[in-house]
Amino acid sequence: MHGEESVDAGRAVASFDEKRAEDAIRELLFAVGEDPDRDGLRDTPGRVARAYREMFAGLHQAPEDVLTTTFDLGHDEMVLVKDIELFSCCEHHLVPFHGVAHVGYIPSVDGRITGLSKLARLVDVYAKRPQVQERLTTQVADALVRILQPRGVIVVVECEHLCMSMRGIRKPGARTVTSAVRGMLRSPATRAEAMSLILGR
Ligand SMILES: Nc1nc2c(ncn2[C@@H]2O[C@H](COP(=O)(O)OP(=O)(O)OP(=O)(O)O)[C@@H](O)[C@H]2O)c(=O)[nH]1
Ligand SMILES: [Zn+2]
Repeated sequence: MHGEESVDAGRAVASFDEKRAEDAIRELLFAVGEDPDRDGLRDTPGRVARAYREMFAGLHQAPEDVLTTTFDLGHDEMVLVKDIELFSCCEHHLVPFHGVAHVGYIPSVDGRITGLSKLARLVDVYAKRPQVQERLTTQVADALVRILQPRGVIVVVECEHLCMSMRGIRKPGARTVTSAVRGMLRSPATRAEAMSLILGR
């Protein structure tokens, strides 16, 4: 268990409450010493609420919603989509982290594959939630294992966390790399092949 169930179970608990989000942003503006009723800020709570609806849309989606299209192509070699740009939101500070994900898998014995764009959609399902990078990486890998039953999966995520760049320790440019490897891709030779494809930009 890698924590996915709890987050996925949580997604069904509540839908996005735009009015509540708007009230909270208005309250936050008061708390930081602003006047939410001044001209420039009047529409801000509504705008921010709508932005949050978009940024956290993944809370209300399941991987099964996006990994719908599968084909039996009989392809049994590695499929890798690399440099999938992602924007997520650090659950500790609610500021963005952004970077890329590389997602690869070796199809199931019967060659069941999915559309390439679905791998990028899957990354977004998990990125568009309050997250930590390790959990995002693990969830993408485990969803692929569960739904496509591939013989192997590799997910590598490289991100810059704005909570480390714009505040706190203030180290812009530091990149965090996380990986999750399942099945056949754990074997050194297959893993090395995947890593050389990922690193060969
Ligand atoms: N492992 C992990 N840590 C993260 C991630 N995003 C943010 N963090 C870290 O979460 C930690 C939270 O630490 P705290 O000491 O509770 O918070 P803080 O006082 O704001 O910490 P500083 O950022 O060091 O100022 C920080 O070290 C962040 O760098 C992530 O995706 N994975
Ligand atoms: Zn943070």
